[in-house]
Amino acid sequence: MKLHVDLKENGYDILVEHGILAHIQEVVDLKRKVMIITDENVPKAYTDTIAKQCKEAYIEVLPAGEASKQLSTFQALCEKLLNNHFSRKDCVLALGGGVIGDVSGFVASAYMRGIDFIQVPTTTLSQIDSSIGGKVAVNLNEVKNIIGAFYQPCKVIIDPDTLQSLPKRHYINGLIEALKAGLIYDASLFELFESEDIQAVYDTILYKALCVKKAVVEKDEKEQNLRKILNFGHTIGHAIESYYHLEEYLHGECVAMGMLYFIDDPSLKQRVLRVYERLGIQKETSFDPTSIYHLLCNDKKASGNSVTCVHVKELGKAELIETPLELLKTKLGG
Ligand SMILES: O=C(O)C(=O)C[C@@H](O)[C@H](O)[C@H](O)COP(=O)(O)O
Repeated sequence: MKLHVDLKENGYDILVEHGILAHIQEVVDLKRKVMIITDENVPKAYTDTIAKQCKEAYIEVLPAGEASKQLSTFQALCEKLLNNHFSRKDCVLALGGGVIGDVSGFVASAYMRGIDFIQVPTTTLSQIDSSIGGKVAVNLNEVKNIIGAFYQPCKVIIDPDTLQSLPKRHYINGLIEALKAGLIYDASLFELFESEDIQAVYDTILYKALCVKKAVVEKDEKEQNLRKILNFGHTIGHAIESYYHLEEYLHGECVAMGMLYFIDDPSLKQRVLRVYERLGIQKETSFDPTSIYHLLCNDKKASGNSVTCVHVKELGKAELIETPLELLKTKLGG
């Protein structure tokens, strides 16, 4: 399957094919220096499969987890590119999940003011969501994605077979972003989670989620307005992640908790809770509302005393509502 993200000169293809890693050189130019950035949880066999198809591969294996998404990692990777004499004609290839894609993309965006960046996502989260749309970033002082750029990949290559090595918790974690896409934009995508054997219809879930992301990003690449809807659940979700020092809960799990605050129709909320039960997702945690409130003031959709919140009043439709921060405090029970 091939989709094209139409962003004029920044446009690119998303290729989805089982087993594509084995012949990736046929669809992307690897006849140059390629820095493959991956993490210790990604099977070495995937890295080797790609490396042997590159003319000159340099492999960087980062520790798994959010701790790698920081400025010191960014600097170390840029130094590796420089010390190995990477030029503007060479490229960075991200092989892994959201953390790997985000930090690698940020490196690619900055090194020599931008070199080619190839996304090869190997988790549900990165296949469904983070590898598309060009948001690249690192965290700062446990605040998520606060230093970054919009920098589109030149190609996204998705091999769903790579999910075979993904632990169940991480598999479910990424599906939350597809559930989010259904809630804000595509009722039929949400309904798959209610009625189908989710693992059996993964390829359909992936396709529909990619179509949502493509449609939204094409209309608003730099998040001036519409793209904010993709942030549904993230305002409080990111704050919960930070509250737990980016360690206790995974990103999707926090987004799942964050979405519940902004589903305005009680019967839809019940349907969402039933899906959470099916997926085995935790729907609440304990936190100090005042601390969460202070953390959510860092949201990139905040300005002055208010923040743009994404609400779902009806399945498949999102609404942006400017909300005074004080009101959110009350919502949190603080
Ligand atoms: O692509 C987008 O736009 C999104 O908001 C998608 C989110 O699911 C994703 O987690 C994103 O990285 C969050 O971005 P941020 O701007 O809130 O840091």
